[in-house]
Amino acid sequence: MLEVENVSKSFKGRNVVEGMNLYLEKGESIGLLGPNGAGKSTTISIISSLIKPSSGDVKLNGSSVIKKPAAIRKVIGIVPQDIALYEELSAYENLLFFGQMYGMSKAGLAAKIQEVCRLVGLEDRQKDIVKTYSGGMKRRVNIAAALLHDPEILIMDEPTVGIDPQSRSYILEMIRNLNIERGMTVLYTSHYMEEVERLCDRVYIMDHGKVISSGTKEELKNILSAEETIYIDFDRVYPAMYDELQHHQDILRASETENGLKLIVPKGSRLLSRVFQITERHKAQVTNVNVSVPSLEDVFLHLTGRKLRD
Ligand SMILES: Nc1ncnc2c1ncn2[C@@H]1O[C@H](COP(=O)(O)OP(=O)(O)OP(=O)(O)O)[C@@H](O)[C@H]1O
Repeated sequence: MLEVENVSKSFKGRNVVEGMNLYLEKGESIGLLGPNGAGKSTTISIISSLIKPSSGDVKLNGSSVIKKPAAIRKVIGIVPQDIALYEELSAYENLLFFGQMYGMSKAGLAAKIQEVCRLVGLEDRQKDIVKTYSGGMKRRVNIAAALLHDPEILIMDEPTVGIDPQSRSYILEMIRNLNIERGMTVLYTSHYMEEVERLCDRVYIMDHGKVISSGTKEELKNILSAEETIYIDFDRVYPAMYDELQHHQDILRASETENGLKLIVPKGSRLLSRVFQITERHKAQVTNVNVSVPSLEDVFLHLTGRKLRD
């Protein structure tokens, strides 16, 4: 349906997106995962034909979006990173304004506004002035605006940044329903690995303007299939023991967590009993142990040597 072909973009001679390749099939939900400044917003702006790439092309059903931007604008709904609403107007009035901007007639719009307000759970508050809304509710109005013209593809730029956990959960559930129940194609960008893990079928991991890895969640995690993670918590910090474990020859990587240590070890290495021998020798009290399979966060750490939110 949508293909990004070898797209690069530079601002004042600095490459912010480099050799980007991406595809999106109808009905899929894909995630663009990367830290701040990775180039996610720039990629979305290029796909949406808001900015032109320095080189490369974007194709919608085989024809160039760069040459004919009108085609893509009809089929996408964009939820921008920044909330863009008239604070003194109600959600209903804002949506009326945006709908008319899309060229929709006032008559047809009233019913459509009811429908999108229902979808985002704002039907009860739609006549209240936006400045009385929480951050999460404002986001939901933004999402409603993007849905007004029945887009085939919903493109979202970090739509949960800066909102409370409850609204965040609501929004994620809503996007999942749009994708699974209504078959809407979704392109979702985030630097929250757990959101992408929850919502997306396939993931593109971006860093410094480049896709450093891509695939289904399972394929990405298979990069680390030879490893497993041991989370081990203690009643307090034991510096000498932490040091010993961090330098243990059979432990691949070790880092401190809030209550203890995270140890990456070769899968099936049966290191746990040896780890316990060390904790006993240091008379450390273990309060919790958890052995888990890798997450996308671990994949990012493995590929870049950094945490997503460093
Ligand atoms: N119009 C512009 N002029 C100059 N530099 C820009 C412009 N837009 C983006 N950049 C730079 O391009 C890089 C990538 O920015 P982009 O917003 O695409 O990243 P991002 O992954 O979406 O991160 P964030 O979550 O912080 O928005 C950043 O270093 C940014 O400063």
